[in-house]
Amino acid sequence: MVKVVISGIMGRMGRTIARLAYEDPEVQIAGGVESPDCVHFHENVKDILNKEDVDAPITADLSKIIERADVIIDFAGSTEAVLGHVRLAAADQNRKCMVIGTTGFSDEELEEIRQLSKDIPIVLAPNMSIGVNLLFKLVEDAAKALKDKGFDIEVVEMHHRYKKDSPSGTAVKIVDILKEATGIQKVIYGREGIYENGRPSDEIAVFALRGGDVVGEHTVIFAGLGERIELTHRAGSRDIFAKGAVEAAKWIKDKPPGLYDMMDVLGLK
Ligand SMILES: NC(=O)C1=CN([C@@H]2O[C@H](COP(=O)(O)OP(=O)(O)OC[C@H]3O[C@@H](n4cnc5c(N)ncnc54)[C@H](OP(=O)(O)O)[C@@H]3O)[C@@H](O)[C@H]2O)C=CC1
Ligand SMILES: O=C(O)C1=N[C@H](C(=O)O)C[C@H](O)C1
Repeated sequence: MVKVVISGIMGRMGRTIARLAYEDPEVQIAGGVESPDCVHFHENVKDILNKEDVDAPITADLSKIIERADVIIDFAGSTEAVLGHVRLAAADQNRKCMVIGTTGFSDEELEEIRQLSKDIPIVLAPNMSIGVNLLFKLVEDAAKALKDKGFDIEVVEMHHRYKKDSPSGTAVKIVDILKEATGIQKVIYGREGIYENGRPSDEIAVFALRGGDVVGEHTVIFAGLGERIELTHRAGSRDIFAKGAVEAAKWIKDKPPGLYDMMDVLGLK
């Protein structure tokens, strides 16, 4: 049995994770964390799930309930808040595991998470679905196979109108994979203006579309002269991410300190 505290519990992902965690016999929901603005709406996860057999207090201050948890699953809508939670989890008196799904971290924030993972096990992944983690592998294989063969690379993602960060964390990771596989280092975000000599081959272009209720879509296009390959993942439900987060919490419970990702959890490495 793994006891989880879910941070960002009243958000789109937090509620979905709570529902799937409740349904999993190997998981016990021990508490929830919310923003100070939101926390007064519900005092207990039982009110969110409408289940009398849940007893899991919701607070804006993780330190008040951290001792109840084995693992903190963090999908808070603030990277500063998540970083604060990682510091608390890594403190000597706590040493709790973390599963982090929040995206949009700065390089400095990521470096601090990397340092703190020397003390506690952390799964950090911008996308916890099986399909997208397989897409990462397919993109790497395609990019290596097509390197220096005259294919232009474009990345397109689309998400719902409420998403804060652009491009998505998944697109950022795809770009990292493409840079490593191809050696191309120049990345442009959107496009406007004139190419006197046509599109340069030594750049990767990224387009972030936002609108409506799109759960999440990512396409990597390899466009050559006379042929085009497109690798696409479309999320139809947030359950795919939440399921991954719950699996990651079960997986990380007994792992040694270190920084892990979903490819580790899914055995895709
Ligand atoms: N890794 C993955 O597989 C996936 C990652 N994501 C990422 O997860 C994050 C959340 O997405 P989503 O659920 O759609 O966003 P939501 O805005 O629906 O939820 C975020 C929640 O976090 C709350 N929050 C804000 N500050 C704090 C705090 N200090 N402590 C605890 N909770 C806080 C927000 O409250 P308030 O509204 O009051 O600010 C809100 O309820 C995003 O970064 C998104 O990109 C999303 C899907 C999949
Ligand atoms: O905010 C979202 O909704 C999503 N965010 C993640 C990201 O930024 O990649 C994953 C997923 O695409 C949904």
